[in-house]
Amino acid sequence: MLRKIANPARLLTFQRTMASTASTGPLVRTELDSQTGYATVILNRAPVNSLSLEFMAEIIKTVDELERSKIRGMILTSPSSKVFCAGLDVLEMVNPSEDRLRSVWRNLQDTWAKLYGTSFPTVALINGHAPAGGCLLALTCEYRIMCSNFSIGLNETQLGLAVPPWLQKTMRNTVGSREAEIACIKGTMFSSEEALKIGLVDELAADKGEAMHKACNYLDTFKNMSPYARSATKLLLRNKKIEDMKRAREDDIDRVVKNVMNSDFQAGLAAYLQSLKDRKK
Ligand SMILES: CCCCCCCC/C=C\C=C\CC(=O)SCCNC(=O)CCNC(=O)[C@H](O)C(C)(C)COP(=O)(O)OP(=O)(O)OC[C@H]1O[C@@H](n2cnc3c(N)ncnc32)[C@H](O)[C@@H]1OP(=O)(O)O
Repeated sequence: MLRKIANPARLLTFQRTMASTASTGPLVRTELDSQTGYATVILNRAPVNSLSLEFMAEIIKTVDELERSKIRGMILTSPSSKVFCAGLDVLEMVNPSEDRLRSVWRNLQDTWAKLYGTSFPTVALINGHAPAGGCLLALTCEYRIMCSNFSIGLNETQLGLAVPPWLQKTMRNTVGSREAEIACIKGTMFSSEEALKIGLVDELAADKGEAMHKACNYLDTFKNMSPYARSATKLLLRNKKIEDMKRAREDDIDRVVKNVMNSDFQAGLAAYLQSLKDRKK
């Protein structure tokens, strides 16, 4: 459940409707507490918040809007009780047109860059599983609080995909070189407790209420600090990685196109999709 806000009149909800969504309501909901200046960004693409082209465009637009609104902090979460984000929408990879695949990948790069380079502090409230692109979203945030009994990790290699350099670097920056190297190569999915142990997440919480409380505590640590000094320091730490990604982005997209258009990859993907369905039987 989302944190209760003392005065509902303070709750401003930005809502946008998007075409081609299976979710009810907008793909991304933002609730702004005008007392604290903290925005809760709720990823809302049922059933598992998989990242389609349009969903990522909406996340990017939301962050742009929050930058303009001069918020004091952002908490990124999901309304689901089981899934934070299931990663890229695997259907985007099934025999895609090359143009769409390029756009999907470009939007994933931009989603990462936009969230990674926010001027305001960010917390991922990981209240469910976070494989692959779900882990990527969490890694863009400054601080991660994860509810118990879920899994998180960059499992791309398990799916036949290479982890791109900019994402490897983000993982390295978070858990250190050795852990990142092994985790990326093996495609390890970590339990919440294991993730805490290697520093992939910063704190655990028993439930979403406790996680929200901890997220606000993290954001409160900046309450009396100059937003300018804070964000300038963050961007000095992070901008080079964003610029590096942008410089190499066309090569990155070419590599993904080659990877995904390959017939062996497509055969593996078909088997993977079947295995997702079989798990339910
Ligand atoms: C564009 C090209 C890129 C490639 C370049 C490589 C670069 C690498 C960098 C980043 C790459 C990211 C790649 C990815 O993110 S790939 C996606 C990886 N994600 C997964 O493998 C997650 C698969 N899903 C699950 O493990 C589970 O669904 C889980 C998230 C644990 C939730 O389990 P549960 O609550 O039991 O829900 P269901 O499994 O029943 O799922 C409900 C329905 O949702 C469908 N589903 C699940 N995941 C996805 C997904 N990622 N995309 C699309 N659809 C998904 C699932 O099939 C169910 O559908 P249905 O009800 O119709 O059967």
